[in-house]
Amino acid sequence: MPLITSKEMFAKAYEGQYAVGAFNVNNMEIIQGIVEAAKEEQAPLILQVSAGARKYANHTYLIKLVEAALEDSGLPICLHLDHGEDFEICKSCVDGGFSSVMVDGSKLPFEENIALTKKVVDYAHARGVVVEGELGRLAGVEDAVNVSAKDATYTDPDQAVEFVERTGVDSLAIAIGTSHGAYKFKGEPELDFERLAKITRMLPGYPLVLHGASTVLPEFVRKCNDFGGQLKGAQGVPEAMLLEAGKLGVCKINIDTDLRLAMTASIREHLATHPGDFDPRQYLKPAREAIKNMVKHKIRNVLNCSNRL
Ligand SMILES: O=C(CO)COP(=O)(O)O
Ligand SMILES: O=C[C@H](O)COP(=O)(O)O
Ligand SMILES: [Zn+2]
Ligand SMILES: [Zn+2]
Repeated sequence: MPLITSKEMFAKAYEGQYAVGAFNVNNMEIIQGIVEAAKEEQAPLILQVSAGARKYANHTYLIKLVEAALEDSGLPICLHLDHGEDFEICKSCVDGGFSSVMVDGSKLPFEENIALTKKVVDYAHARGVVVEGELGRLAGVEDAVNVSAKDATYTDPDQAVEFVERTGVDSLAIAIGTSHGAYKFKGEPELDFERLAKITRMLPGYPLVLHGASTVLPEFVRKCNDFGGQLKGAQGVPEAMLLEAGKLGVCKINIDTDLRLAMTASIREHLATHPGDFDPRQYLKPAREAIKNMVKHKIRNVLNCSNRL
């Protein structure tokens, strides 16, 4: 089974009012856990790689691991670059075998974001690769840079229409109050659904993307803290809100933090309860299982995309 783009996945998701999960991958155990879950659930799947993941694991290793996952699982998979910040990284992923790239010009002025996104779209489309753009700015941690709430800006619906028309971008990440990382809200969680509904009305049939969409399930934060962690005040996007977004034109939901929490909680618990263990397989095996269980939970309760292949 070769890599696929997200084009058909999104068309079906839009129609069926559900979302496809885009999970960040950094190593073999994470890829295996995610892919096993998607296979058991017969769910559409996007694996995404950040610049940090490429730096950590090396582009070639990640590509080869995803190729192994395709061969072993027989699942159709879309391999996506997450937050490509310039033309060069997008080009390198298009040339290097990805089927989808994100060009993140969200911190640039509007016209510069359009110019950069259009340049990537022209290059990628000529080679059969699809492109996600971003308009509006999320708060939280992005590529180790902290974007303060003050610097975050929600997506303007009129600009979104102009951006899509002028760039020809295949999907658009929008800012409606989500943020990257484990500390998304100080008080009550709140997303701007009115804004989302307006963008969807103005761009009918067009796939939107929600970044910073981990739920930060209290049970995993608690487990981290019970076994020596110090995660104070961690809070994510409630599951009901994500299900609602899936019905309003959001076709791709990005999840990284929840995988990190699941894996770390499992490893912390294992090492604390098995102080004699020192073979990495002893704690990475349950950690991989924890990733798998988290992804199955997402597919069933957040994305609503079981049996949608
Ligand atoms: O948006 C993300 C990756 O692009 C991940 O978001 P979380 O930090 O909420 O998992
Ligand atoms: O957008 C952020 C993703 O969670 C990726 O994080 P990273 O840049 O630390 O790999
Ligand atoms: Zn961004
Ligand atoms: Zn993101």
